[in-house]
Amino acid sequence: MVKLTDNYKIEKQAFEGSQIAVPEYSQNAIQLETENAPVWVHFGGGNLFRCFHAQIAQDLLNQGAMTSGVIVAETYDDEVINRVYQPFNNRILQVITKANGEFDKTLLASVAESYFFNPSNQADWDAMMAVFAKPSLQFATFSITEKGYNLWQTGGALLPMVVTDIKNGPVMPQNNMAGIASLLYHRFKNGAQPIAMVSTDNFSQNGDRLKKSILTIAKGWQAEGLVDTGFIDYLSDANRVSFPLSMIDRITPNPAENVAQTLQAAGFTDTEIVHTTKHTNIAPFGNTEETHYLVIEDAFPNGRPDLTKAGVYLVPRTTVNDVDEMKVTTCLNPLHTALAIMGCLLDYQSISSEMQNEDLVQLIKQIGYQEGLPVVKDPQIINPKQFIDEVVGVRLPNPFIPDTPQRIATDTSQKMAIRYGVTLQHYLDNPTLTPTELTFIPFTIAAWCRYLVGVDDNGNAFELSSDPMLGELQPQLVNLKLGTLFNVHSALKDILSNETIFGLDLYQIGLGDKIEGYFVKMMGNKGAIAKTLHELIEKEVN
Ligand SMILES: NC(=O)c1ccc[n+]([C@@H]2O[C@H](COP(=O)([O-])OP(=O)(O)OC[C@H]3O[C@@H](n4cnc5c(N)ncnc54)[C@H](O)[C@@H]3O)[C@@H](O)[C@H]2O)c1
Ligand SMILES: O=P(O)(O)OC[C@@H](O)[C@@H](O)[C@H](O)[C@H](O)CO
Repeated sequence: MVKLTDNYKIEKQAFEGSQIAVPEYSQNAIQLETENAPVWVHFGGGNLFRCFHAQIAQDLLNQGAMTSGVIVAETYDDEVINRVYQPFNNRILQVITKANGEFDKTLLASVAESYFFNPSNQADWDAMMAVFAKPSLQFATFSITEKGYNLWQTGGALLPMVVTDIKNGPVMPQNNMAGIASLLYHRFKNGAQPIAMVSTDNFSQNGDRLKKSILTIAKGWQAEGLVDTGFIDYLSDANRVSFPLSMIDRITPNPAENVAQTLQAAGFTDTEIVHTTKHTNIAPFGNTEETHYLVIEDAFPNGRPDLTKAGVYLVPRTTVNDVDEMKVTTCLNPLHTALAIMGCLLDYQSISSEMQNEDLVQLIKQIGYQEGLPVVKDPQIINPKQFIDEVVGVRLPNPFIPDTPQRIATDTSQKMAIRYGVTLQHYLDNPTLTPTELTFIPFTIAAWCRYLVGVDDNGNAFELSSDPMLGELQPQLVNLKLGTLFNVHSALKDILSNETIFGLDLYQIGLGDKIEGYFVKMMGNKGAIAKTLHELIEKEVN
Protein backbone atom coordinates (compact mmCIF):
# COMPACT_ATOMS: atom_id res chain seq x y z
CA MET A 1 0.00 0.00 0.00
CA VAL A 2 1.24 3.55 -0.70
CA LYS A 3 0.16 6.90 0.63
CA LEU A 4 0.76 10.46 -0.51
CA THR A 5 3.37 11.31 2.10
CA ASP A 6 5.57 8.26 1.48
CA ASN A 7 9.10 9.06 0.38
CA TYR A 8 8.74 8.74 -3.37
CA LYS A 9 12.49 8.64 -3.92
CA ILE A 10 13.02 5.67 -1.56
CA GLU A 11 9.66 3.96 -2.14
CA LYS A 12 9.75 4.44 -5.91
CA GLN A 13 9.03 0.76 -6.54
CA ALA A 14 5.95 0.77 -4.33
CA PHE A 15 4.56 3.71 -6.30
CA GLU A 16 5.42 1.92 -9.53
CA GLY A 17 3.55 -1.13 -8.19
CA SER A 18 0.43 1.03 -7.94
CA GLN A 19 1.17 2.50 -11.41
CA ILE A 20 1.76 5.96 -9.94
CA ALA A 21 4.36 8.14 -11.70
CA VAL A 22 6.49 10.17 -9.27
CA PRO A 23 8.33 13.51 -9.51
CA GLU A 24 11.87 13.59 -10.82
CA TYR A 25 12.90 16.37 -8.42
CA SER A 26 13.33 16.61 -4.67
CA GLN A 27 10.38 18.25 -2.93
CA ASN A 28 12.67 19.35 -0.08
CA ALA A 29 14.93 21.14 -2.54
CA ILE A 30 12.08 22.99 -4.20
CA GLN A 31 10.60 23.92 -0.81
CA LEU A 32 13.90 25.48 0.21
CA GLU A 33 14.21 27.33 -3.08
CA THR A 34 10.62 28.60 -2.78
CA GLU A 35 11.33 30.00 0.65
CA ASN A 36 14.34 31.90 -0.67
CA ALA A 37 13.07 32.87 -4.08
CA PRO A 38 9.35 32.36 -4.68
CA VAL A 39 8.23 32.67 -8.30
CA TRP A 40 4.60 31.52 -8.51
CA VAL A 41 1.64 32.01 -6.14
CA HIS A 42 -1.75 30.46 -6.84
CA PHE A 43 -4.97 31.78 -5.26
CA GLY A 44 -7.76 29.18 -4.86
CA GLY A 45 -6.34 25.70 -4.38
CA GLY A 46 -9.44 23.83 -5.62
CA ASN A 47 -9.69 20.86 -7.95
CA LEU A 48 -8.81 22.64 -11.18
CA PHE A 49 -5.56 23.92 -9.70
CA ARG A 50 -4.74 20.55 -8.21
CA CYS A 51 -5.19 18.70 -11.49
CA PHE A 52 -3.95 21.29 -13.99
CA HIS A 53 -1.76 24.13 -12.74
CA ALA A 54 0.04 21.81 -10.31
CA GLN A 55 0.82 19.46 -13.19
CA ILE A 56 2.17 22.34 -15.30
CA ALA A 57 4.46 23.26 -12.40
CA GLN A 58 5.56 19.62 -12.06
CA ASP A 59 6.34 19.40 -15.79
CA LEU A 60 8.51 22.52 -15.50
CA LEU A 61 10.25 21.24 -12.36
CA ASN A 62 10.90 17.84 -13.94
CA GLN A 63 12.56 19.55 -16.91
CA GLY A 64 14.55 22.00 -14.77
CA ALA A 65 12.64 24.87 -16.42
CA MET A 66 11.68 26.07 -12.92
CA THR A 67 13.39 25.41 -9.61
CA SER A 68 10.93 26.72 -7.05
CA GLY A 69 7.44 25.37 -6.39
CA VAL A 70 4.00 26.93 -6.25
CA ILE A 71 2.71 28.67 -3.12
CA VAL A 72 -1.02 28.02 -2.72
CA ALA A 73 -3.08 30.71 -1.00
CA GLU A 74 -6.71 30.05 -0.07
CA THR A 75 -8.62 33.23 0.66
CA TYR A 76 -11.93 31.53 1.30
CA ASP A 77 -12.01 27.98 2.62
CA ASP A 78 -9.68 27.15 5.52
CA GLU A 79 -10.63 23.45 5.42
CA VAL A 80 -9.02 23.15 2.00
CA ILE A 81 -5.67 24.02 3.56
CA ASN A 82 -6.19 22.25 6.89
CA ARG A 83 -7.63 19.04 5.51
CA VAL A 84 -6.13 18.39 2.07
CA TYR A 85 -2.92 20.41 1.76
CA GLN A 86 -1.16 20.45 5.15
CA PRO A 87 -1.81 16.82 6.24
CA PHE A 88 -0.40 15.53 2.94
CA ASN A 89 2.71 17.72 2.74
CA ASN A 90 0.91 19.69 0.00
CA ARG A 91 0.99 16.69 -2.33
CA ILE A 92 -1.71 15.66 -4.79
CA LEU A 93 -2.51 12.46 -6.63
CA GLN A 94 -3.64 13.45 -10.11
CA VAL A 95 -5.83 10.87 -11.88
CA ILE A 96 -6.52 11.29 -15.61
CA THR A 97 -9.63 9.30 -16.51
CA LYS A 98 -9.13 8.45 -20.18
CA ALA A 99 -11.90 7.65 -22.65
CA ASN A 100 -10.62 4.06 -23.00
CA GLY A 101 -11.13 3.50 -19.27
CA GLU A 102 -7.45 3.67 -18.31
CA PHE A 103 -6.43 5.85 -15.34
CA ASP A 104 -3.09 7.68 -15.56
CA LYS A 105 -1.92 8.40 -12.01
CA THR A 106 0.78 10.89 -11.03
CA LEU A 107 2.04 12.04 -7.66
CA LEU A 108 2.39 15.84 -7.84
CA ALA A 109 4.76 17.47 -5.34
CA SER A 110 5.00 20.86 -7.03
CA VAL A 111 3.20 22.78 -4.26
CA ALA A 112 5.91 23.98 -1.92
CA GLU A 113 3.76 25.79 0.66
CA SER A 114 0.10 26.44 1.39
CA TYR A 115 -1.53 29.24 3.39
CA PHE A 116 -4.99 30.33 4.46
CA PHE A 117 -4.65 33.97 3.43
CA ASN A 118 -7.45 35.50 5.44
CA PRO A 119 -7.54 38.16 8.19
CA SER A 120 -8.58 35.46 10.65
CA ASN A 121 -5.10 33.93 10.33
CA GLN A 122 -2.37 36.41 11.26
CA ALA A 123 0.57 34.03 10.77
CA ASP A 124 -0.41 33.07 7.22
CA TRP A 125 -1.32 36.67 6.42
CA ASP A 126 2.17 37.80 7.41
CA ALA A 127 3.77 34.92 5.50
CA MET A 128 1.97 35.92 2.29
CA MET A 129 2.98 39.57 2.79
CA ALA A 130 6.61 38.42 3.00
CA VAL A 131 6.19 36.44 -0.24
CA PHE A 132 4.77 39.49 -2.02
CA ALA A 133 7.71 41.60 -0.90
CA LYS A 134 10.18 39.30 -2.68
CA PRO A 135 11.59 40.63 -5.99
CA SER A 136 11.81 37.05 -7.34
CA LEU A 137 8.01 36.66 -7.41
CA GLN A 138 7.02 36.67 -11.08
CA PHE A 139 3.33 35.83 -11.22
CA ALA A 140 0.16 34.86 -9.42
CA THR A 141 -2.57 32.70 -10.93
CA PHE A 142 -6.18 32.49 -9.75
CA SER A 143 -8.99 29.89 -9.85
CA ILE A 144 -11.38 31.32 -7.28
CA THR A 145 -14.71 30.93 -9.18
CA GLU A 146 -16.56 33.75 -10.93
CA LYS A 147 -18.07 35.09 -7.69
CA GLY A 148 -14.62 35.47 -6.12
CA TYR A 149 -14.03 38.64 -8.17
CA ASN A 150 -17.33 40.35 -7.49
CA LEU A 151 -17.49 43.56 -5.45
CA TRP A 152 -21.00 44.70 -6.36
CA GLN A 153 -24.58 44.01 -5.34
CA THR A 154 -27.42 43.70 -7.86
CA GLY A 155 -28.20 47.31 -8.73
CA GLY A 156 -24.55 48.33 -8.82
CA ALA A 157 -23.75 49.45 -5.26
CA LEU A 158 -20.60 48.08 -3.62
CA LEU A 159 -21.09 45.19 -1.19
CA PRO A 160 -21.21 46.41 2.44
CA MET A 161 -18.05 44.43 3.28
CA VAL A 162 -16.19 46.17 0.46
CA VAL A 163 -17.39 49.60 1.62
CA THR A 164 -16.01 48.82 5.09
CA ASP A 165 -12.72 47.54 3.64
CA ILE A 166 -12.33 50.73 1.62
CA LYS A 167 -12.90 52.87 4.73
CA ASN A 168 -10.48 50.82 6.82
CA GLY A 169 -7.62 50.63 4.32
CA PRO A 170 -5.09 47.94 3.38
CA VAL A 171 -4.47 46.53 6.86
CA MET A 172 -6.12 43.09 6.89
CA PRO A 173 -9.31 43.78 4.91
CA GLN A 174 -12.06 41.11 4.91
CA ASN A 175 -12.94 40.90 1.23
CA ASN A 176 -10.92 38.55 -0.93
CA MET A 177 -10.14 41.14 -3.67
CA ALA A 178 -9.24 43.72 -1.03
CA GLY A 179 -6.83 41.17 0.47
CA ILE A 180 -5.11 40.76 -2.91
CA ALA A 181 -4.99 44.57 -3.31
CA SER A 182 -3.38 44.70 0.11
CA LEU A 183 -0.68 42.23 -1.00
CA LEU A 184 0.01 44.37 -4.05
CA TYR A 185 0.22 47.46 -1.87
CA HIS A 186 2.81 45.69 0.28
CA ARG A 187 4.79 44.81 -2.87
CA PHE A 188 4.54 48.44 -3.99
CA LYS A 189 5.87 49.68 -0.64
CA ASN A 190 8.74 47.18 -0.78
CA GLY A 191 10.42 48.21 -4.01
CA ALA A 192 7.41 48.20 -6.36
CA GLN A 193 8.74 45.17 -8.22
CA PRO A 194 6.78 44.05 -11.28
CA ILE A 195 4.36 41.12 -11.26
CA ALA A 196 1.75 39.42 -13.51
CA MET A 197 -1.67 38.71 -11.97
CA VAL A 198 -3.20 35.95 -14.09
CA SER A 199 -6.87 35.06 -13.66
CA THR A 200 -7.59 31.55 -14.93
CA ASP A 201 -11.30 31.55 -14.20
CA ASN A 202 -13.96 30.83 -16.77
CA PHE A 203 -15.08 34.18 -18.10
CA SER A 204 -14.26 36.42 -21.00
CA GLN A 205 -11.72 39.18 -20.35
CA ASN A 206 -10.97 37.59 -16.99
CA GLY A 207 -7.79 39.66 -16.50
CA ASP A 208 -9.73 42.88 -17.09
CA ARG A 209 -12.28 41.86 -14.44
CA LEU A 210 -9.52 41.16 -11.91
CA LYS A 211 -7.88 44.50 -12.70
CA LYS A 212 -11.18 46.36 -12.35
CA SER A 213 -11.85 44.86 -8.91
CA ILE A 214 -8.31 45.53 -7.64
CA LEU A 215 -8.33 49.10 -8.99
CA THR A 216 -11.77 49.80 -7.51
CA ILE A 217 -10.46 48.95 -4.06
CA ALA A 218 -7.17 50.79 -4.57
CA LYS A 219 -8.88 53.94 -5.84
CA GLY A 220 -11.27 53.76 -2.89
CA TRP A 221 -8.25 53.73 -0.55
CA GLN A 222 -6.73 56.61 -2.45
CA ALA A 223 -9.95 58.64 -2.16
CA GLU A 224 -9.88 58.03 1.61
CA GLY A 225 -6.27 59.27 1.69
CA LEU A 226 -5.02 55.84 2.78
CA VAL A 227 -2.65 55.14 -0.15
CA ASP A 228 -0.81 57.53 -2.43
CA THR A 229 -1.30 58.02 -6.19
CA GLY A 230 1.92 56.17 -6.88
CA PHE A 231 0.11 52.94 -5.97
CA ILE A 232 -2.61 53.61 -8.56
CA ASP A 233 0.08 54.40 -11.17
CA TYR A 234 1.85 51.13 -10.29
CA LEU A 235 -1.33 49.07 -10.73
CA SER A 236 -2.24 50.89 -13.94
CA ASP A 237 1.12 50.39 -15.65
CA ALA A 238 1.19 47.05 -17.50
CA ASN A 239 4.99 47.13 -17.46
CA ARG A 240 4.83 46.88 -13.67
CA VAL A 241 1.57 45.09 -12.85
CA SER A 242 -0.03 43.20 -15.69
CA PHE A 243 -3.41 41.45 -15.70
CA PRO A 244 -3.10 39.05 -18.65
CA LEU A 245 -6.16 37.45 -20.20
CA SER A 246 -6.34 33.67 -20.27
CA MET A 247 -8.41 30.75 -21.51
CA ILE A 248 -8.35 27.57 -19.49
CA ASP A 249 -9.98 24.30 -20.40
CA ARG A 250 -9.92 20.97 -18.64
CA ILE A 251 -13.08 19.28 -17.36
CA THR A 252 -12.19 18.60 -13.74
CA PRO A 253 -15.10 17.14 -11.80
CA ASN A 254 -15.24 16.94 -8.04
CA PRO A 255 -13.36 13.89 -6.72
CA ALA A 256 -15.56 10.86 -7.31
CA GLU A 257 -16.29 7.86 -5.12
CA ASN A 258 -15.74 5.34 -7.93
CA VAL A 259 -12.30 6.80 -8.61
CA ALA A 260 -11.51 6.54 -4.87
CA GLN A 261 -12.49 2.88 -4.94
CA THR A 262 -10.33 2.16 -7.98
CA LEU A 263 -7.38 3.83 -6.25
CA GLN A 264 -7.88 1.75 -3.13
CA ALA A 265 -7.99 -1.40 -5.23
CA ALA A 266 -4.67 -0.34 -6.77
CA GLY A 267 -3.11 -0.01 -3.30
CA PHE A 268 -3.37 3.75 -2.70
CA THR A 269 -4.77 4.64 0.71
CA ASP A 270 -5.44 8.42 0.79
CA THR A 271 -8.89 8.48 -0.75
CA GLU A 272 -11.18 10.18 1.76
CA ILE A 273 -13.36 12.79 0.00
CA VAL A 274 -13.92 15.91 2.09
CA HIS A 275 -17.09 18.01 1.80
CA THR A 276 -16.27 21.29 3.53
CA THR A 277 -18.84 23.48 5.24
CA LYS A 278 -18.19 26.07 2.50
CA HIS A 279 -19.19 23.51 -0.16
CA THR A 280 -15.79 22.62 -1.57
CA ASN A 281 -15.63 18.93 -2.50
CA ILE A 282 -12.02 17.93 -2.41
CA ALA A 283 -9.76 14.96 -1.67
CA PRO A 284 -6.07 14.01 -1.54
CA PHE A 285 -6.60 12.96 -5.16
CA GLY A 286 -8.16 14.84 -8.07
CA ASN A 287 -9.78 13.41 -11.20
CA THR A 288 -9.56 15.15 -14.54
CA GLU A 289 -9.79 14.55 -18.28
CA GLU A 290 -6.99 14.06 -20.79
CA THR A 291 -7.80 17.04 -23.03
CA HIS A 292 -6.52 20.37 -21.80
CA TYR A 293 -5.76 23.86 -23.03
CA LEU A 294 -4.24 26.83 -21.25
CA VAL A 295 -3.76 29.96 -23.33
CA ILE A 296 -2.28 33.06 -21.67
CA GLU A 297 -1.54 36.55 -22.92
CA ASP A 298 2.23 36.83 -22.92
CA ALA A 299 2.50 39.81 -20.56
CA PHE A 300 4.80 38.97 -17.65
CA PRO A 301 6.68 42.14 -16.62
CA ASN A 302 8.92 40.34 -14.12
CA GLY A 303 9.73 37.45 -16.46
CA ARG A 304 8.39 33.89 -16.28
CA PRO A 305 9.50 30.30 -16.59
CA ASP A 306 9.20 28.87 -20.09
CA LEU A 307 5.58 27.78 -19.65
CA THR A 308 5.49 26.56 -23.24
CA LYS A 309 7.63 23.61 -22.08
CA ALA A 310 4.53 22.44 -20.19
CA GLY A 311 2.23 22.94 -23.17
CA VAL A 312 0.90 26.42 -22.28
CA TYR A 313 0.18 28.65 -25.29
CA LEU A 314 1.63 32.16 -24.85
CA VAL A 315 0.02 34.46 -27.38
CA PRO A 316 -1.00 38.09 -28.00
CA ARG A 317 -3.97 39.54 -26.15
CA THR A 318 -6.39 39.53 -29.08
CA THR A 319 -5.78 35.82 -29.69
CA VAL A 320 -6.54 34.93 -26.06
CA ASN A 321 -9.66 37.03 -26.16
CA ASP A 322 -10.88 35.24 -29.27
CA VAL A 323 -10.03 31.75 -28.03
CA ASP A 324 -11.64 32.44 -24.66
CA GLU A 325 -14.87 33.75 -26.21
CA MET A 326 -14.85 30.69 -28.42
CA LYS A 327 -14.69 28.30 -25.47
CA VAL A 328 -16.53 30.11 -22.69
CA THR A 329 -19.34 31.80 -24.62
CA THR A 330 -19.91 29.41 -27.52
CA CYS A 331 -18.29 26.02 -27.87
CA LEU A 332 -18.08 24.45 -24.41
CA ASN A 333 -19.47 26.25 -21.37
CA PRO A 334 -22.90 27.21 -22.78
CA LEU A 335 -23.35 23.55 -23.71
CA HIS A 336 -22.21 22.45 -20.27
CA THR A 337 -24.56 24.88 -18.51
CA ALA A 338 -27.52 23.68 -20.63
CA LEU A 339 -26.71 20.06 -19.68
CA ALA A 340 -26.34 21.10 -16.03
CA ILE A 341 -29.77 22.72 -15.85
CA MET A 342 -31.54 20.02 -17.86
CA GLY A 343 -29.71 17.24 -16.03
CA CYS A 344 -30.94 18.51 -12.64
CA LEU A 345 -34.48 18.85 -14.00
CA LEU A 346 -34.55 15.43 -15.67
CA ASP A 347 -32.86 13.72 -12.70
CA TYR A 348 -29.57 12.75 -14.31
CA GLN A 349 -26.53 12.10 -12.12
CA SER A 350 -23.86 12.22 -14.81
CA ILE A 351 -23.07 14.27 -17.88
CA SER A 352 -22.07 11.22 -19.91
CA SER A 353 -25.47 9.60 -19.32
CA GLU A 354 -27.19 12.79 -20.51
CA MET A 355 -25.26 12.33 -23.73
CA GLN A 356 -27.31 9.15 -24.33
CA ASN A 357 -30.46 11.30 -24.56
CA GLU A 358 -30.91 12.33 -28.22
CA ASP A 359 -32.94 15.44 -27.36
CA LEU A 360 -30.28 16.73 -24.97
CA VAL A 361 -27.57 16.09 -27.54
CA GLN A 362 -29.65 17.94 -30.09
CA LEU A 363 -30.17 20.82 -27.63
CA ILE A 364 -26.44 21.37 -27.14
CA LYS A 365 -25.69 20.91 -30.83
CA GLN A 366 -28.24 23.60 -31.66
CA ILE A 367 -26.79 25.98 -29.05
CA GLY A 368 -23.25 25.34 -30.23
CA TYR A 369 -23.31 24.81 -33.99
CA GLN A 370 -26.47 26.70 -35.01
CA GLU A 371 -26.80 29.59 -32.56
CA GLY A 372 -23.25 30.19 -31.27
CA LEU A 373 -20.89 29.39 -34.15
CA PRO A 374 -22.26 31.96 -36.63
CA VAL A 375 -21.27 34.84 -34.34
CA VAL A 376 -17.97 33.58 -32.94
CA LYS A 377 -14.64 34.72 -34.33
CA ASP A 378 -12.14 32.06 -35.39
CA PRO A 379 -9.18 32.46 -32.98
CA GLN A 380 -6.90 30.73 -35.53
CA ILE A 381 -4.94 28.69 -32.97
CA ILE A 382 -7.91 26.37 -32.28
CA ASN A 383 -10.63 25.75 -34.86
CA PRO A 384 -14.08 26.40 -33.28
CA LYS A 385 -15.94 23.73 -35.24
CA GLN A 386 -13.33 21.08 -34.50
CA PHE A 387 -13.42 22.17 -30.87
CA ILE A 388 -17.20 21.61 -30.62
CA ASP A 389 -16.84 18.32 -32.51
CA GLU A 390 -14.42 17.10 -29.83
CA VAL A 391 -16.60 18.40 -26.97
CA VAL A 392 -19.80 16.79 -28.28
CA GLY A 393 -18.29 13.67 -29.82
CA VAL A 394 -15.49 12.74 -27.41
CA ARG A 395 -15.27 14.72 -24.18
CA LEU A 396 -18.84 14.95 -22.88
CA PRO A 397 -19.77 11.33 -23.69
CA ASN A 398 -16.64 9.93 -21.93
CA PRO A 399 -18.22 7.69 -19.24
CA PHE A 400 -15.00 7.72 -17.23
CA ILE A 401 -15.21 11.48 -16.53
CA PRO A 402 -17.25 11.41 -13.33
CA ASP A 403 -18.87 14.78 -13.92
CA THR A 404 -22.33 15.69 -12.67
CA PRO A 405 -24.95 18.24 -13.76
CA GLN A 406 -25.16 19.26 -10.10
CA ARG A 407 -21.49 20.41 -10.01
CA ILE A 408 -21.84 22.45 -13.18
CA ALA A 409 -25.13 24.00 -11.97
CA THR A 410 -23.22 25.68 -9.12
CA ASP A 411 -23.37 29.50 -9.28
CA THR A 412 -25.35 29.56 -12.54
CA SER A 413 -26.54 33.12 -11.82
CA GLN A 414 -22.91 34.22 -12.03
CA LYS A 415 -22.41 32.61 -15.41
CA MET A 416 -25.52 33.49 -17.46
CA ALA A 417 -24.08 36.73 -18.85
CA ILE A 418 -20.93 34.95 -19.96
CA ARG A 419 -22.44 31.71 -21.25
CA TYR A 420 -25.36 33.30 -23.19
CA GLY A 421 -25.33 37.11 -22.77
CA VAL A 422 -22.27 37.57 -24.99
CA THR A 423 -23.87 35.65 -27.86
CA LEU A 424 -27.13 37.60 -27.43
CA GLN A 425 -25.12 40.82 -27.64
CA HIS A 426 -23.48 39.63 -30.88
CA TYR A 427 -26.95 39.02 -32.36
CA LEU A 428 -27.91 42.56 -31.34
CA ASP A 429 -24.74 44.09 -32.77
CA ASN A 430 -24.99 42.33 -36.14
CA PRO A 431 -27.41 44.21 -38.45
CA THR A 432 -28.29 40.99 -40.32
CA LEU A 433 -29.26 39.09 -37.16
CA THR A 434 -31.73 39.50 -34.30
CA PRO A 435 -31.94 37.72 -30.93
CA THR A 436 -35.61 36.90 -31.58
CA GLU A 437 -34.57 34.33 -34.22
CA LEU A 438 -32.92 32.24 -31.48
CA THR A 439 -34.72 29.24 -29.96
CA PHE A 440 -32.46 27.04 -27.86
CA ILE A 441 -30.63 29.74 -25.89
CA PRO A 442 -33.99 31.27 -24.79
CA PHE A 443 -35.23 27.76 -24.06
CA THR A 444 -32.22 27.16 -21.78
CA ILE A 445 -32.80 30.46 -19.96
CA ALA A 446 -36.43 29.42 -19.45
CA ALA A 447 -35.21 26.03 -18.21
CA TRP A 448 -32.95 27.79 -15.69
CA CYS A 449 -35.99 29.72 -14.35
CA ARG A 450 -37.83 26.39 -14.21
CA TYR A 451 -34.84 24.93 -12.30
CA LEU A 452 -35.17 27.75 -9.74
CA VAL A 453 -38.68 26.48 -8.92
CA GLY A 454 -36.86 23.59 -7.22
CA VAL A 455 -39.13 20.80 -8.51
CA ASP A 456 -37.95 18.36 -11.18
CA ASP A 457 -39.81 17.02 -14.21
CA ASN A 458 -41.18 14.13 -12.12
CA GLY A 459 -42.71 16.62 -9.70
CA ASN A 460 -40.15 15.88 -6.97
CA ALA A 461 -38.42 18.60 -4.98
CA PHE A 462 -34.62 18.57 -5.42
CA GLU A 463 -31.72 20.35 -3.76
CA LEU A 464 -30.40 23.21 -5.85
CA SER A 465 -26.63 23.62 -6.23
CA SER A 466 -25.19 26.49 -4.23
CA ASP A 467 -25.46 29.93 -5.81
CA PRO A 468 -25.01 33.32 -4.15
CA MET A 469 -28.23 34.68 -5.70
CA LEU A 470 -30.65 31.89 -4.74
CA GLY A 471 -32.04 33.92 -1.85
CA GLU A 472 -32.85 36.78 -4.21
CA LEU A 473 -34.16 34.69 -7.13
CA GLN A 474 -36.16 31.87 -5.61
CA PRO A 475 -38.86 33.68 -3.58
CA GLN A 476 -40.75 34.62 -6.75
CA LEU A 477 -40.75 31.03 -7.99
CA VAL A 478 -40.81 28.48 -5.17
CA ASN A 479 -44.51 28.84 -4.47
CA LEU A 480 -45.55 28.06 -8.05
CA LYS A 481 -47.35 24.73 -8.47
CA LEU A 482 -46.99 22.52 -11.55
CA GLY A 483 -50.10 22.30 -13.70
CA THR A 484 -51.83 25.36 -12.21
CA LEU A 485 -52.49 28.81 -13.61
CA PHE A 486 -50.20 31.65 -12.56
CA ASN A 487 -49.11 35.08 -13.75
CA VAL A 488 -45.92 34.27 -15.59
CA HIS A 489 -44.87 37.88 -16.16
CA SER A 490 -44.98 38.78 -12.51
CA ALA A 491 -43.08 35.56 -11.69
CA LEU A 492 -40.25 36.16 -14.18
CA LYS A 493 -40.02 39.89 -14.85
CA ASP A 494 -37.47 40.71 -12.14
CA ILE A 495 -35.18 37.91 -13.25
CA LEU A 496 -35.37 38.36 -17.01
CA SER A 497 -34.91 42.12 -16.83
CA ASN A 498 -31.91 41.86 -14.49
CA GLU A 499 -28.90 43.14 -16.43
CA THR A 500 -26.52 42.00 -13.72
CA ILE A 501 -27.49 38.42 -14.49
CA PHE A 502 -27.66 38.42 -18.29
CA GLY A 503 -25.61 41.48 -19.24
CA LEU A 504 -28.78 42.89 -20.84
CA ASP A 505 -32.53 43.21 -20.26
CA LEU A 506 -34.11 40.24 -22.05
CA TYR A 507 -37.41 42.10 -22.51
CA GLN A 508 -35.66 45.01 -24.20
CA ILE A 509 -34.08 42.68 -26.75
CA GLY A 510 -37.43 41.06 -27.53
CA LEU A 511 -36.87 37.69 -25.85
CA GLY A 512 -38.95 38.11 -22.68
CA ASP A 513 -42.24 36.82 -24.13
CA LYS A 514 -40.58 33.84 -25.79
CA ILE A 515 -38.87 32.79 -22.56
CA GLU A 516 -42.06 33.27 -20.57
CA GLY A 517 -43.88 31.06 -23.12
CA TYR A 518 -41.36 28.21 -22.78
CA PHE A 519 -41.50 28.55 -18.99
CA VAL A 520 -45.31 28.24 -18.93
CA LYS A 521 -45.09 25.05 -21.04
CA MET A 522 -42.47 23.58 -18.71
CA MET A 523 -44.70 24.34 -15.70
CA GLY A 524 -47.27 21.83 -16.98
CA ASN A 525 -47.72 18.44 -15.38
CA LYS A 526 -45.05 15.75 -14.96
CA GLY A 527 -42.93 15.28 -18.08
CA ALA A 528 -43.66 18.79 -19.41
CA ILE A 529 -40.00 19.78 -19.58
CA ALA A 530 -38.89 16.80 -21.67
CA LYS A 531 -41.99 17.23 -23.84
CA THR A 532 -41.39 20.94 -24.43
CA LEU A 533 -37.81 20.24 -25.53
CA HIS A 534 -38.84 17.35 -27.75
CA GLU A 535 -41.56 19.38 -29.47
CA LEU A 536 -39.16 22.26 -30.06
CA ILE A 537 -36.64 19.93 -31.67
CA GLU A 538 -39.36 18.37 -33.83
CA LYS A 539 -40.50 21.82 -34.93
CA GLU A 540 -37.14 23.57 -35.40
CA VAL A 541 -34.73 20.82 -36.33
CA ASN A 542 -36.26 17.66 -37.71
N1 LIG B 1 -13.35 22.40 -12.73
C1 LIG B 1 -13.31 22.68 -14.01
O1 LIG B 1 -13.66 21.85 -14.86
C2 LIG B 1 -12.83 24.02 -14.48
C3 LIG B 1 -12.32 24.12 -15.78
C4 LIG B 1 -11.93 25.37 -16.26
C5 LIG B 1 -12.02 26.48 -15.44
N2 LIG B 1 -12.50 26.34 -14.18
C6 LIG B 1 -12.52 27.57 -13.34
O2 LIG B 1 -11.97 27.29 -12.08
C7 LIG B 1 -12.89 27.66 -11.06
C8 LIG B 1 -12.69 26.74 -9.89
O3 LIG B 1 -12.96 25.42 -10.29
P1 LIG B 1 -12.56 24.22 -9.35
O4 LIG B 1 -12.87 22.99 -10.07
O5 LIG B 1 -11.20 24.41 -8.81
O6 LIG B 1 -13.63 24.41 -8.17
P2 LIG B 1 -13.52 23.87 -6.68
O7 LIG B 1 -14.90 23.91 -6.14
O8 LIG B 1 -12.77 22.61 -6.62
O9 LIG B 1 -12.64 24.98 -5.95
C9 LIG B 1 -13.08 26.30 -5.87
C10 LIG B 1 -11.98 27.16 -5.31
O10 LIG B 1 -12.42 28.51 -5.28
C11 LIG B 1 -12.42 28.98 -3.93
N3 LIG B 1 -13.57 29.87 -3.76
C12 LIG B 1 -14.88 29.54 -3.79
N4 LIG B 1 -15.64 30.63 -3.57
C13 LIG B 1 -14.79 31.67 -3.40
C14 LIG B 1 -14.96 33.05 -3.11
N5 LIG B 1 -16.17 33.60 -2.98
N6 LIG B 1 -13.86 33.82 -2.99
C15 LIG B 1 -12.62 33.27 -3.13
N7 LIG B 1 -12.40 31.99 -3.39
C16 LIG B 1 -13.46 31.19 -3.52
C17 LIG B 1 -12.50 27.73 -3.08
O11 LIG B 1 -12.02 27.96 -1.80
C18 LIG B 1 -11.62 26.78 -3.88
O12 LIG B 1 -10.27 27.04 -3.70
C19 LIG B 1 -14.25 27.58 -11.74
O13 LIG B 1 -15.21 28.38 -11.11
C20 LIG B 1 -13.92 28.06 -13.12
O14 LIG B 1 -13.95 29.47 -13.18
C21 LIG B 1 -12.88 25.14 -13.68
O1 LIG C 1 -16.20 25.91 -13.70
P1 LIG C 1 -17.44 26.74 -13.93
O2 LIG C 1 -18.23 26.75 -12.69
O3 LIG C 1 -17.17 28.06 -14.52
O4 LIG C 1 -18.30 25.96 -15.00
C1 LIG C 1 -18.62 24.61 -14.85
C2 LIG C 1 -18.04 23.78 -15.98
O5 LIG C 1 -18.65 24.12 -17.20
C3 LIG C 1 -16.57 24.01 -16.12
O6 LIG C 1 -15.95 23.76 -14.90
C4 LIG C 1 -15.96 23.13 -17.19
O7 LIG C 1 -15.74 21.85 -16.68
C5 LIG C 1 -14.69 23.73 -17.69
O8 LIG C 1 -14.90 25.02 -18.14
C6 LIG C 1 -14.04 22.89 -18.76
O9 LIG C 1 -12.86 23.51 -19.13
